[in-house]
Amino acid sequence: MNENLDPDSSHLTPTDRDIERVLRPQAFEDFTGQEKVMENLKIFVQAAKLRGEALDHVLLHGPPGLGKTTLSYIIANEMGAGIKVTSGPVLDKPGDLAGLLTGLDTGDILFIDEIHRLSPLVEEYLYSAMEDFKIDIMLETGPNARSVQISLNPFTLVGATTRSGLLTAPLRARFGINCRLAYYDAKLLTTIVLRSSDILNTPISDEGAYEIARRSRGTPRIANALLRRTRDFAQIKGTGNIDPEIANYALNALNVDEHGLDEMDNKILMTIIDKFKGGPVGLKTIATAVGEDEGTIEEVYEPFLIQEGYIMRTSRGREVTEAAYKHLNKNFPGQTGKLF
Ligand SMILES: Nc1ncnc2c1ncn2[C@@H]1O[C@H](COP(=O)(O)OP(=O)(O)OP(=O)(O)O)[C@@H](O)[C@H]1O
Ligand SMILES: [Mg+2]
Repeated sequence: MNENLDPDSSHLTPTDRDIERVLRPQAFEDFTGQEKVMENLKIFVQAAKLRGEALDHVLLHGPPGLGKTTLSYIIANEMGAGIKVTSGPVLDKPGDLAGLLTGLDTGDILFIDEIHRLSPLVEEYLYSAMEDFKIDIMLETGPNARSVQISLNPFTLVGATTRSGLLTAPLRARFGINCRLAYYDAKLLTTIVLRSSDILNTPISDEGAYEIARRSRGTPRIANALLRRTRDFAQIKGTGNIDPEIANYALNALNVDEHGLDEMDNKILMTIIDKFKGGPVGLKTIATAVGEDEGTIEEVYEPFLIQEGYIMRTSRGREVTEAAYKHLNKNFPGQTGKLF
């Protein structure tokens, strides 16, 4: 995967990560888009504050880079609460979780990233904490082992996941607030690119921002990454100003095509067409053929390709659409070409 476009922040260099932090909105009013989700969240936060209660538990789900982590920090800020951050794979045993939970003050946020990766044991331990703000703690081991129940301060669990389908029903049911983040349209991303340019002190025209925005796979993290790389091109190859020409030059150099698809997107489409007659073909087979992890294809690439109408998910596997053939300048075989 192209490193600059990688929507998973764990692959970013330290400087990139610092910049990502600088660009991260801190309050509801800096957060662009996701209107429906935001409208509701604002009301729930206001109401909880009015009653002096902890906010109900919040589940945030959607593809990488759309603002889940950002939103959880914003929720803590807006609630005027503290936040503790951890992630599913890090919480090995119930004891790790107990330590975090007992350290929470009333109204604090516990943010668990990748919550679909909790071990079953830890997950079960979380149930009573979420529901009754109570946990059992084991005292001593061996024959003297006994457990005592202790009360927790009312807190808010914010869980984030790119794979909501992998959450168990009992866990999902314990979230009172369920927010699904969707891809951003080019107009919203233009606003985000302009805001980021402003913070980075980079001169940019509205048209230049739009060119980056419309080719960012609907993803703020990618828009910000492409902005930073375009800024490099503008400084070295241009006047320092980002206009549509230099943006186009930079994006082409970064292998982002006219429609914002990157190398892997195109490789997936090309493979389904060339090797599997357009499909249907199973996800695992596609993954092997393009040399990418199955989960990454399912949670990063496929959702965008489906949304943009290049791929269809059918009961027999993935199929490319006529739009994919057009995009790759290939003749669409049509119905007659596919007998089964
Ligand atoms: N609505 C938004 N407005 C402005 N900037 C945003 C918005 N959403 C995300 N960003 C920017 O995109 C970057 C990535 O967002 P964030 O880290 O919150 O994504 P995520 O959904 O947690 O991704 P992952 O699933 O990979 O953890 C942030 O640093 C932030 O600068
Ligand atoms: Mg995140």
